[in-house]
Amino acid sequence: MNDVSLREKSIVMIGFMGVGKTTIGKAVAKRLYRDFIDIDEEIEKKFNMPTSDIFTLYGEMIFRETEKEIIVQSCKQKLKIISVGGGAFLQEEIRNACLSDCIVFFLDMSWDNWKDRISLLIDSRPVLQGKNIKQIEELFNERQPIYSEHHSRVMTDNLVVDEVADYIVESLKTAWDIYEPNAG
Ligand SMILES: Nc1ncnc2c1ncn2[C@@H]1O[C@H](COP(=O)(O)OP(=O)(O)O)[C@@H](O)[C@H]1O
Ligand SMILES: O=C(O)C1=C[C@@H](OP(=O)(O)O)[C@@H](O)[C@H](O)C1
Ligand SMILES: [Mg+2]
Repeated sequence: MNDVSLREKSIVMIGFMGVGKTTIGKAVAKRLYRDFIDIDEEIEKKFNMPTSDIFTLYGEMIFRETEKEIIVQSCKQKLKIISVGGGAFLQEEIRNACLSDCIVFFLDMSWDNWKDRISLLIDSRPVLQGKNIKQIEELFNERQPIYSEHHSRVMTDNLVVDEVADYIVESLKTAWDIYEPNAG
């Protein structure tokens, strides 16, 4: 992928579940006229069932293996906007593929803001099910170090989806103009 220009590199959204990777990824794709790939949606298409059922019927290990295969393949494509699941960066192979082939945006959020979103997520995120709020907070804190490997970070607290997407597009355009001034 070393021959791919910065402007052509795919953009990857990372961050804890529910921060808005899918929603904001779609909004960024629309603004940049690029195709959007949601890795969870690709996994669900492959198994033809929702993520919760994949966890129940096949187990988390099979989900993680499939997640890795699809992400490594997707990262090889140019000009995509890719949203990965919140647990994807637990795997070193995924981190390496995303960081070497693509531009990685970390969508950050404070626990105080995130905890108000939990009711929107609980039914569709098997990793949250059966945990009390204290255990979810622990998971939130435990996961933060895996997101520290990124190229750019956006603090999304109190921002609506359009504001986050606009910020990401502006910062990309600035970086493209600085590093490839004559390309576009
Ligand atoms: N900036 C935001 N402000 C308010 N709600 C948001 C924001 N971003 C996402 N949401 C909502 O939070 C929920 C989770 O968003 P989603 O894009 O699925 O997150 P992720 O892909 O990171 O798990 C959705 O109901 C979405 O509408
Ligand atoms: O954090 C995780 O372990 C997971 C996050 C989910 O994606 P989102 O981050 O898009 O919710 C999905 O991949 C699966 O439920 C596991
Ligand atoms: Mg998502």
